[in-house]
Amino acid sequence: MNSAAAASPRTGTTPSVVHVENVTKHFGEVTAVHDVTIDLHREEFVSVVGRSGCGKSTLLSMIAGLEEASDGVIEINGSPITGPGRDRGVVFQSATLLPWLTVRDNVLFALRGEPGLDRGRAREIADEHLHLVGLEGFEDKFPSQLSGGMQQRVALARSLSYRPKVLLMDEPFGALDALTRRSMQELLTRIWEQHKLTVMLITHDIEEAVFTSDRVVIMSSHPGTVKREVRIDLPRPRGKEIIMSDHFRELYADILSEFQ
Ligand SMILES: Nc1ncnc2c1ncn2[C@@H]1O[C@H](COP(=O)(O)OP(=O)(O)OP(=O)(O)O)[C@@H](O)[C@H]1O
Repeated sequence: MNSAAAASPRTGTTPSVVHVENVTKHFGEVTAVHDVTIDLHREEFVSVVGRSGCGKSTLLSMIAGLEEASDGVIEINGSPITGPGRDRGVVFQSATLLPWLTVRDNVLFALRGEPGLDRGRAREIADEHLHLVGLEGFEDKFPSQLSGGMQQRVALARSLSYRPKVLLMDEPFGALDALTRRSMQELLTRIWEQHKLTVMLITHDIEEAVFTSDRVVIMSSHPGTVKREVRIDLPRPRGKEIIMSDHFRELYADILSEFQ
């Protein structure tokens, strides 16, 4: 069956964009991911939490097409994932910017080779996305002139600039201080609310997962597998005050209890 065409069994509303079914990944003797089944539905924000080493990054890398599954099915819009593609944007913990290029040129570098895109239009798109992430006025700076949070904003703009269907993020704010991290979470949810992307966010931070997500997938270790999924039925748009609400704290405690 073409999973992209099927209505979600979980939500009954939006179809799956990414379908992961019974996926296992071995690295030699190590089973990093065991028999994982997950769907990312259209315009859904899903976080994956779990202890270090439970296979979160491996799962994301397989969806990104950077690692091949040992067993199982991974599809995007019903087609098997065979490698990286522009239908998926990936943001890692480190911004991985090219230090010899300006902020704008880092985004333009990602847009090179886009069919039918001339230099002028590419520059407009780069600047639109830099403004979207709050970097208006920083287009001509070099990465070394930016803070860590600003570098992650460039990485986000770069990934969004070619309009991927799915944004895959692996601990994107993990190296940032608490306040910068909070403002990046707010920025990300605002962009998601406006642009209705499909997002998978890997995080160690349960509060970040509850704040940003529609659904939190909890993985357990040895071997890495899905333990439970928790639907986050908090209203949107979400401002920072929601963190103090009783329901937020209940959801947080519920997820935390899976780690005790
Ligand atoms: N390229 C690799 N070669 C060998 N083993 C690997 C490789 N990548 C991951 N592993 C192993 O697979 C398991 C899962 O690793 P993975 O990085 O996916 O976990 P994780 O949940 O993302 O961890 P963390 O939260 O610390 O980033 C670990 O035991 C890890 O050592």
